[in-house]
Formats: sequence, C-alpha cells, structure tokens
Amino acid sequence: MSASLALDALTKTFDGADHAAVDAVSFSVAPGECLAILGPSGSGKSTVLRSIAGLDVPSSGRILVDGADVAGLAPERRGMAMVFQRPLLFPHLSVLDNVAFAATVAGQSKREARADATQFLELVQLAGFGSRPVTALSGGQEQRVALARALAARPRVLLLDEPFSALDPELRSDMHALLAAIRAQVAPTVVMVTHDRDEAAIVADRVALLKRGRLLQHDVVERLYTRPVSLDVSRLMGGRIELAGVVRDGVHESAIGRVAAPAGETWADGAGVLVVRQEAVQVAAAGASAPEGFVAVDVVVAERRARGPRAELALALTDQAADAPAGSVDGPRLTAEVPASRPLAIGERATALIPRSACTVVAG
Ligand SMILES: Nc1ncnc2c1ncn2[C@@H]1O[C@H](COP(=O)(O)OP(=O)(O)OP(=O)(O)O)[C@@H](O)[C@H]1O
Repeated sequence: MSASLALDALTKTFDGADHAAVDAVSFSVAPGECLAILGPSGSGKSTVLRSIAGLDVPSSGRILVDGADVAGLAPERRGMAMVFQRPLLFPHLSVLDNVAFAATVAGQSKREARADATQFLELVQLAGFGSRPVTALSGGQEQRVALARALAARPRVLLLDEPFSALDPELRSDMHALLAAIRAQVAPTVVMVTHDRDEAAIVADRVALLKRGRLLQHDVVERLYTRPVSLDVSRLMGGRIELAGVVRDGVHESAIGRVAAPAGETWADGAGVLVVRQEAVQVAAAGASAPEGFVAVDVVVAERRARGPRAELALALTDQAADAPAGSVDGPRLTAEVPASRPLAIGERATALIPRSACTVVAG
C-alpha cells in the first residue's frame, strides 16, 4: 500500500509575504520509509506537509506520488491520510465508528466498515475499546484512535503533523514504540513533522532539516549529527563545539592544533570551522597523551552544568586559561559530557581527547 513520494523544488509564498515560507525544497521518500521534517518554529515544516496533503496550494514545484504529479488532485483523492497534533475525533460517535467513519461515508456497509475498523483498533493496541465514547479516552488513547482512523483509509502516504507533541514524555515514548510496531506490520510511507530532534532520531529513517523555508540537509539522522553540511545544521542539531581555522592540504589548523581529515572525508582548502560532537569528546587526566586516532588538548574546566545522570563541561584551552581566573576565558572552548559522578571541578586541569574520525569541517 505504500508509495514513493518526491518533492521537486516545492515553493510556497503566502499572499502578501515578502519571502517564501517554503523555498525550492526537494527530497524523496522511498516506499515504506519514514521521513521526519525537522526544523525550528516557522521554518516551513507544516507548510510542506500541508502542501503534500493538498491543504495548501504550492506557488511552484511538483509533488510526485509513485512518479505521478498530484497537482490539481483534491486532498481526498491523493491517497493520503493526516494525523494532527489534536486528534479531531467526532465526539458524538463511539471509538469504533470514528475509525469506521470514512469507509461508511464512502459507501461501505456499516458491518464491513466496523469489522475493518476493529482490526485497526487492534493494530493501535485499543482492542476492546470500540464501544466506548471518545469523550472517555485519555489524550494518548485519542491519538491512537486518530492513527487507527488514518490507517483505516489505507493511505499510500501517512502524514503526521507533530502528532505526539501534546503528550507527556512517557506517553510519547509509548507512541514511538507503537509507530514502530505499525511500520513493521503495514509499512506505510510516513512523513512526520517534528521540532524535536530526539523524536526524529527515534522514529525516522531520514530527516529533512529546514530553516527559513530552505532544506539544509536531507540525510540519515546519524549523519546530521556527525557530518553536518553547514554550521547551521551543526547548531540546529545541538552541536556545541566550533573551532574556527584554516584547512591546508586536508589538515585543519585551529586553536587546538592540527587535525587531519579522517579517512573518506575531503576538506577543501581555505577558512573552515571544525565541528565535533560533544558526546564524542573524552576527558582524561591532565598530561595524558593521545591514543592512536585522537587529538589531545590541554584544558581547564571552566564551567560545569548538571544534566541529570551526566554533567556537561565547558573546557577552556589551557594556553588561554593560564593567566586568567577560571570561568573568565573568552577564547574557543570545547564541550564534553561525563557521568555526573566524575569529580571534575571548575578550575581543574584535564586533557580533552578528540577522536579524529568524529571531526568535520564546514564553512564559517
Ligand atoms: N496561512 C498562512 N498565511 C500566511 N503565512 C503563513 C500561513 N501559514 C504559515 N505561514 C507562515 O509561513 C512560515 C512557515 O510556517 P509553518 O507553519 O509552515 O512553519 P513550521 O515550521 O511548521 O512552524 P511551527 O513549528 O511553529 O508550527 C511562517 O513564517 C508562517 O508565519
């Protein structure tokens, strides 16, 4: 039942706006794949989704489902179903009849539609809830009914617009597991809007990262974290380490010294910012030497922030920190995460070990 989806230079400028809400966005989603559209507020995520659904009319560009342009097709003729942040259920109908509603309206007998709906209620783990009024459901259960209703339409593409963002963390995580179970059983093509990169990392095979209507990177989640194509991507994915410098013959030179490009990476000559994920940086005792494949940097702990079971350390380079009181150094810093039990106090000297394989260089 799943289809491929492709966007070709999709652009949407709302009447009276001085810039495009969505600006020449292109990406494709394979049948059965789950793509997360990620980006800060106002970056155009919902407009992309609504355009795919046919709820917004693009200014230009094409939307192709299994290679066929859907322009001019009404939303209900596109073979898609959408789940919104709010479940939008019919309050006067039972759970079962909410799920069976579309099929009944399309002319299926009530008995058949209900039998079918029962299967989808089982799929969303609400077997036995059919006769309840929807007004008696919790928020998480309502959203399960909305999912069952969307799936009962057997969409070729399932569109999810921040469907779990109103739920508390535990319920969200249940819904992530449910979505994975649904994907394993019926493999719909899924496009999901979220502003939460953790959620994108959990549910999606690939992520399309947007900022101000532009597609910054479309890639597997891990590469957005470890191989951002720009400083914007690094920052939006929560990257904390930025070391301005220059690349000469594939070697980046900055305040931490020389770092050669890892195997398989090509760094263009010229000015560039070395970025590396803070999770990859290890902290060893002062004076430790670098194991093979690591760069060792003498540092002093400048700040320490509690992060539950972990602590985040801001590490000033010792060269600059030598004569300055702790916490007062302006120059480039490293960030590292350590278990909260590591007794690394502000002012303490240490060695930051940066794996060369985790380093990448982007334009400044
Ligand atoms: N119907 C509309 N009329 C005019 N401008 C709109 C309309 N819908 C969205 N916009 C504008 O288009 C831009 C993108 O909005 P959109 O809702 O797609 O972003 P978003 O990334 O989904 O944001 P959020 O995460 O806050 O929902 C914003 O500047 C928004 O103000």
